[in-house]
Amino acid sequence: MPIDADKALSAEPRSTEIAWDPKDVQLYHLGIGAGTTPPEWPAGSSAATDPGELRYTLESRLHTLPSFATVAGSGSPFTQRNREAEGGGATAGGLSAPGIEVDLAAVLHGGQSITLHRPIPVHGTATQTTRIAAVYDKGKAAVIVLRSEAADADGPLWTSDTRIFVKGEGGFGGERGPSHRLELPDRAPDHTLLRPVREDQALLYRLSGDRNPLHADPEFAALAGFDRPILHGLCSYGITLKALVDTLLNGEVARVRTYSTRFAGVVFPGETLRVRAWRQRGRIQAAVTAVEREDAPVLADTVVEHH
Ligand SMILES: CCCCCCC[C@@H](O)CC(=O)SCCNC(=O)CCNC(=O)[C@H](O)C(C)(C)COP(=O)(O)OP(=O)(O)OC[C@H]1O[C@@H](n2cnc3c(N)ncnc32)[C@H](O)[C@@H]1OP(=O)(O)O
Repeated sequence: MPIDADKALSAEPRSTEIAWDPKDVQLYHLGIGAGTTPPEWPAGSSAATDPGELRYTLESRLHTLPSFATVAGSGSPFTQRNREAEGGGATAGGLSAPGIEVDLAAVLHGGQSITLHRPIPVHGTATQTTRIAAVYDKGKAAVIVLRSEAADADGPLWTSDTRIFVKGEGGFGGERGPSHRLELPDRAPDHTLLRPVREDQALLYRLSGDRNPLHADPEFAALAGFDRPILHGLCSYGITLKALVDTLLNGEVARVRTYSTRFAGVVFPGETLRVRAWRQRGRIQAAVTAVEREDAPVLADTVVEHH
């Protein structure tokens, strides 16, 4: 069904009550590789017992990596139809919202940004309000921008923008939207970090909420045009933020003000991410590539602004 941008943009925002506890935070951290010893650490050191790393895994010392905001709630205006449960097979899932009815196999995560208004507590309840903020017509594809705002009794917690790239759904006559690309600094990176992605990373990550079969079911992945399931974009997003916070911000999660990226290429579980990072005044710019595929782009236009 063609996208009706006017209808989508004028739809009422949807509010949901969300809640999380330390177990959700720990599971999310494990889903993005916490507890795994990074290759650049000195021989003999172990992430399973390192005091800094235990802040991601042990409830008595727990802090929350800000990218947890992307899994803390499910306040999307989309209803994810699960036709598998209705006996329709993995072929027929979709995303529906007023003015939007798209096939799940055509959906890729295009980009993500979050703004933290204050640190995310390890235990919380909040109201998350989500609306469709923009719908762009890229000719061969549509880009849908979801804006979510979460607040608790003490005020705003975070604002996030999710950009969804829908293959084959362009041509509905909408605005083309922005096409900004961020150049990399013209100098060697200040840090280069390798982050191996476990073979079962997507299977673990999906337990934090995104059960899209694209990341787990080989038959569905084939329908979407992939040889095998691909990693969640938000898993690469979390792995990268953790690497940057641990290495450049002394593990201090509360220093992150904003974090944004564009998903420039897929990752297959079992591959290694190469994270290159440049320190700038009050910000870090990064680029992420897949080592085993000649450094094919994974994350582009990636910036962390920090205190
Ligand atoms: C309910 C909540 C729903 C949440 C949805 C998410 C659910 C998740 O489970 C799904 C996932 O995690 S999928 C995995 C993560 N994402 C990916 O792996 C995508 C990787 N990127 C690609 O494959 C290509 O860059 C690709 C395919 C994205 C684009 O490549 P091309 O087709 O070659 O595009 P190109 O010709 O370069 O550009 C065409 C126009 O599109 C714009 N554009 C490109 N990449 C974009 C991106 N990532 N996000 C937004 N816009 C993008 C370009 O700017 C261009 O437009 P213009 O000509 O106006 O500049």
